[in-house]
Amino acid sequence: MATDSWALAVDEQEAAAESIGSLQIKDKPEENGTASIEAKTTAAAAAACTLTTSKTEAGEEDKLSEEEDKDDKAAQSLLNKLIRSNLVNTTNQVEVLQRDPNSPLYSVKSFEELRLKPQLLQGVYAMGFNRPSKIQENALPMMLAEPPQNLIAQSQSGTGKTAAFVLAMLSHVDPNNKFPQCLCVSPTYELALQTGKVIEQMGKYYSEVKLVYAIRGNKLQRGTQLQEQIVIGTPGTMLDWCLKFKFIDPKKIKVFVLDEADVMIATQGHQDQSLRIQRTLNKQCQMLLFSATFEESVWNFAQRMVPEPNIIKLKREEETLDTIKQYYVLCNSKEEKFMALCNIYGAITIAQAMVFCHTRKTAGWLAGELSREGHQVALLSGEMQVDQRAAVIDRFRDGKEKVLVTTNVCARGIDVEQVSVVINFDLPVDRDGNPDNETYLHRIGRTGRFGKRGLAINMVDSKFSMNVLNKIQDHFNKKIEKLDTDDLDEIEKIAG
Ligand SMILES: Nc1ncnc2c1ncn2[C@@H]1O[C@H](COP(=O)(O)OP(=O)(O)OP(=O)(O)O)[C@@H](O)[C@H]1O
Repeated sequence: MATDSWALAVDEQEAAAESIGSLQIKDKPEENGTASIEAKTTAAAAAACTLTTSKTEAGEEDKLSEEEDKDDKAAQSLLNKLIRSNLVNTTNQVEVLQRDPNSPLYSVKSFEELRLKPQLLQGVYAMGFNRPSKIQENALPMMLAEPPQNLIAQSQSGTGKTAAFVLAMLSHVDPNNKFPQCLCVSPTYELALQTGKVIEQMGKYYSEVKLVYAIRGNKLQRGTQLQEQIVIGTPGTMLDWCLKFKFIDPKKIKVFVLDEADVMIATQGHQDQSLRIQRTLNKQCQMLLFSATFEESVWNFAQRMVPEPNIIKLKREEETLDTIKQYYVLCNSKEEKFMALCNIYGAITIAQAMVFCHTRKTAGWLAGELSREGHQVALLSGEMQVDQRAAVIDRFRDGKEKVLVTTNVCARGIDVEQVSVVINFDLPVDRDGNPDNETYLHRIGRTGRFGKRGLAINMVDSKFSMNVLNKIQDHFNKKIEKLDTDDLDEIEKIAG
């Protein structure tokens, strides 16, 4: 087995600033961190500070592809079942403000109708996708139109935004041109890797297209002229690669994607860096901006980033998914909250759960208590280095731990399908103690991914936190029901 590796010397400052997500790079040997989309894979050799990618031998590849075929079929049949049993949410209402509402491009009902390249269609179906989600159905025709159209798009967590813009990028690149043509900026190191993985999966049958990660730790030699068509990374490194090192010629970029705009502006410096990258691009470059939430500050940023946009926006009451049932539990102390959590675990079968705490101290305490109760617990918090965090998320994704206890650092972006319950052990508040609605939405959005059902349970332990809960409820105009965790029958009912 041939193995190349490159060390990720990410400093702690970056670790604190750049949170979240998954680290599962599946690709072939890398030169300077370059990943080829076609290749089969091995992942991050997690616990150590090294990201290792390796190529499998031919025999192993056959075995892998047989296994993948089996997985693909299983995924497709599961999805069909879900659609038949109406568990897949196909009824999200989106408010579409198009510049050309009469455009025939608008009504697309299947991936075929999007006229995707055959290689991409193959990739989409291999991922087990049968039909486009609402955001994909609405956004893709605009993104694939000629001449290119700009887009600002909002859709609920876990509804397929990433897949939408990945398809747009893969559709626009010309594989014969060996230079960067698409830039995708993600707010965090882990999210960049997670999106990169989607590009690799979707582009599996489009092997001429290559991808490179502009993330800290991926050091290129001065004078390098990148040959990869897609560059994905975090704003600081991307800006350096465009302006300081000139690895990328910004004038040749055809598509610029800014993902998770709300998370982006929450990190100091990222807003400015993104704008600086945007200014280096040609006027004709297509600008695409995605976010799950659009507070005023996000809108202002979006409008500065994206000129003459098409806009897909949700109404406020549509921001929370109906498939995620929301409850609150009254307690008097953190010990009581812990007992309530144990009661919930005693009453319902939980595939995997994420528990959010306000401080590292509470998270550490809770993880210890849960382990003592015999739960397989992982702890994730901001002081860990990015590679350690990625390793923890990887293990959780693989089901090695069933409960992930975390602080806000992990609230956004992580895509783990099996998470069926999210617990707000502490409700999200900002520095001034005001309800943090955006974080609430991102947290509960870790369950109920792509039409699955999910439970969000909020622990309320004071008048103050009751007030926070009421304000969150009013903000989204969605009732959060009371749950008595001493009544096992009642808990069982909510899971039914
Ligand atoms: N058309 C589709 N059919 C089936 N599954 C899909 C489809 N599109 C996306 N998915 C799956 O749904 C899950 C959520 O998708 P994705 O991560 O793209 O959502 P998102 O809107 O970007 O979420 P977030 O706002 O949390 O980042 C992923 O596991 C993805 O593979």
